[in-house]
Amino acid sequence: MTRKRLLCIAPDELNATALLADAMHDWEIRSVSSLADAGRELRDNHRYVVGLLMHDRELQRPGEIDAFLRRHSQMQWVGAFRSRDLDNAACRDLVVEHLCDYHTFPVDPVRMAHTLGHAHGWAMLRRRPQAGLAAPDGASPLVGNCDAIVRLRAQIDRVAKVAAPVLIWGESGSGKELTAQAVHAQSDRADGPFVPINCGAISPSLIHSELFGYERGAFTGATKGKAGLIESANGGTLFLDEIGDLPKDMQVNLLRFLQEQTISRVGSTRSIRVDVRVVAASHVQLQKAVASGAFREDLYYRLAVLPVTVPPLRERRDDLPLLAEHFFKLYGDEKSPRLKGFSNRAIEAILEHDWPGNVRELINRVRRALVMSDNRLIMPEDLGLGGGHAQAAPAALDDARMRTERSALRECLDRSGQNVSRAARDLGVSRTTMYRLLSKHGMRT
Ligand SMILES: Nc1ncnc2c1ncn2[C@@H]1O[C@H](COP(=O)(O)OP(=O)(O)OP(=O)(O)O)[C@@H](O)[C@H]1O
Repeated sequence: MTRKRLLCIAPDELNATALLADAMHDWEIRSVSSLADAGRELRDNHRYVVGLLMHDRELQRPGEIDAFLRRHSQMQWVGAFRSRDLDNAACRDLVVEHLCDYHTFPVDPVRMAHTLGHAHGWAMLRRRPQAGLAAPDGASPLVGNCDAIVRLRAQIDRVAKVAAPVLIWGESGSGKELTAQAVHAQSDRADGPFVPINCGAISPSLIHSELFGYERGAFTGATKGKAGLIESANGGTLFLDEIGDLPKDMQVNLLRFLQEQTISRVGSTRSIRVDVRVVAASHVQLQKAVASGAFREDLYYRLAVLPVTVPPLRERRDDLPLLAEHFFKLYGDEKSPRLKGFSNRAIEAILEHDWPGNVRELINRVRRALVMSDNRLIMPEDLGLGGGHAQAAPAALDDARMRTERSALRECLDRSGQNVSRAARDLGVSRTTMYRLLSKHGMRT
């Protein structure tokens, strides 16, 4: 059986290895006396999952320990302190933020062995891949393994190989732009530019010159000519998001461009040949816009040569835990090092929620939980999914929570004379969490 490994950071005179050896036969203990040595040991040896920090206040400054533990937050850390060290707020912050447990001197080796064994069990549980959480396909930016995503990836593979226009349909936040990027990245234009345009975000008076460019003197203020977005996508892919919002007169121009592959800048009659592949996207069913006369039928058929549908997140429920973990890691810099993952209740709440805002909503909720959570595991409330109300009106609940949080922060800071430590104590959060909350709300003291 492989022995468990413990990295112990303790002053030499404590002789930590001798202290613990009798009670920890099944462990290999490596003791170092400085954070620098510990850092080197962890860099050279990735098999440690548990660390023991025997704090000597004279030895290191809390700020350095904080930075060190932050860098190694994937491990489980246990501490041993003198009781009087814990009178110090900075030391208490270290315990709350980084440690899964602590003892006070004199250390009882048997109890410490038990604590470290428990920490090791936790660490191994976290390392074990969760059922159904296979790694995402490395070639695709789309995380997910459910049937709907596998089908979408297969569609992307097929359409990427040809040059015809693609029309992507999907609800808001479901991953249409990511799908367009994947089509571009897998096409033979991957080395060319990918130019995204949100047709609904450009004012109708500017859209013509933005798309097609203009010549010097074309209008007041045009002191020099400028290439438009279509020209700047030459050799690559033009992604026309929210194509349904394109004004009617621009639809004619776009159709002409798709037919002739040439453009004329505003203020010029000269035709410029442009080699661009068009990928368009819409969150509304364009056929309905065609039926109502808001969208040209001929343009629709030009764009929809290769239709691709991105399924809403509620139809990819099996991927929810994987996606949540993915964003937890992706935005991990924003979290407290103490935060290790999702509680079972949080995963249940994620699976039950309907995700009207799709993947973008999931990202927002996970990021918010990274900042909000004061526990070792994210709870449903941290995600704003605490109960039925959250499902009925997520945005309203979010707003209310933000407002309440802000006013509680303001009130406590005022009451404490802008003293962050005191305000944190009043609110029952650590100072680190307090600073995170202040930064989240853009508040300074
Ligand atoms: N399967 C996925 N794996 C990883 N990230 C994803 C996935 N789907 C979407 N995302 C991420 O979710 C966010 C929203 O995706 P995207 O912008 O592609 O959606 P959209 O459908 O184009 O949204 P909108 O309709 O609002 O323009 C982005 O940050 C994107 O990277």
